[in-house]
Amino acid sequence: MIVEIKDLSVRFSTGRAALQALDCVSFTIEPGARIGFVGESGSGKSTLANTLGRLLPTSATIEATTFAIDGQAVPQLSSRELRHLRRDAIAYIFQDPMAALDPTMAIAGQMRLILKEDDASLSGRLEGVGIRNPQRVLSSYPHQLSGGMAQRVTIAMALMRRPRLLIADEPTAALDASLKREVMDLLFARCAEIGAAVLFVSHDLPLVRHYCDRICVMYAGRIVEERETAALFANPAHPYSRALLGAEPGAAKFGERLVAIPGVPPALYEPTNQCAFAPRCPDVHVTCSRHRPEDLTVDGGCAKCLFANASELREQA
Ligand SMILES: Nc1ncnc2c1ncn2[C@@H]1O[C@H](COP(=O)(O)OP(=O)(O)OP(=O)(O)O)[C@@H](O)[C@H]1O
Repeated sequence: MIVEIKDLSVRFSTGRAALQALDCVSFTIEPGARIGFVGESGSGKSTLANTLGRLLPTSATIEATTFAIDGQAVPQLSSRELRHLRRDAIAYIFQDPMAALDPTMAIAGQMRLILKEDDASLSGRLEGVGIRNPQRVLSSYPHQLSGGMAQRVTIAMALMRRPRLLIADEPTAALDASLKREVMDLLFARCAEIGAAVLFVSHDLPLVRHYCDRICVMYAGRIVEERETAALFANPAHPYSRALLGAEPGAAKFGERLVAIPGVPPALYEPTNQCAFAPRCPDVHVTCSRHRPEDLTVDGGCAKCLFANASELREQA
């Protein structure tokens, strides 16, 4: 197992009160697996991605029953062990490649900070991510590269040490639509070659559907549904997943209005003993405000809805 997470909670202390960004999140990632995390803004996707590498600010408190990456208990790692984990086992790609690159250093110098290699080897790595003029790119500074080119460079750099897990947080959000597919194809193909698992965070449901084997739908800091991709799209079990799939721009037909999910997600300051989606749920039942739903098994995964399994149950309740 590359990632083993059980009951992971993250709270940020803010001026007002503690904000519960993650609330008892559990999941695992097998070697080479491709898992997508989707959900509205503020649902906790980036917090989760950053927690895995302990990249959170000091205002964050992490609690977990199990939090292991590559067999190592992450909360217990010393700074030195954590550096090794970040250097050897996991790698990140973020939305803005320019922010990930050092503006004061040419690309070759930045790549050599990761692995000391000669120009020919570095050129080969850039060619491996579809860069046709690697020599020019090696001698360039980040501001001299286009966004697409810079993201290819960060992919090449992220994979240099053959990580076992790549965490890609909205890696193509800053790119033109025409480049998105190309960069995503490349990212997943290169990860498959080296056997790296991918944790892919995105707002783009068609992209997640295309590339991931499993999908976790997040709402208010919880994974409300985790399913095999085909099962989720064929028959979403949680009303929030259904709403999200319905609100997806790609799902709308020409001339149809987009479906927005009515209401807003809850503020995450108060612990709640009800289903957090209840105030917005089109299928809400009185029981939903009395119970905090836990996972129910559904075809190809699980969902946190009291009525995930059987609509008849809801009618009887
Ligand atoms: N450093 C921080 N201090 C306080 N609150 C934070 C901090 N980082 C994130 N949060 C809060 O935690 C919650 C989850 O945020 P997060 O960025 O993880 O969501 P997200 O699903 O990744 O959203 P988006 O899709 O917009 O990136 C939000 O309420 C956010 O305001």
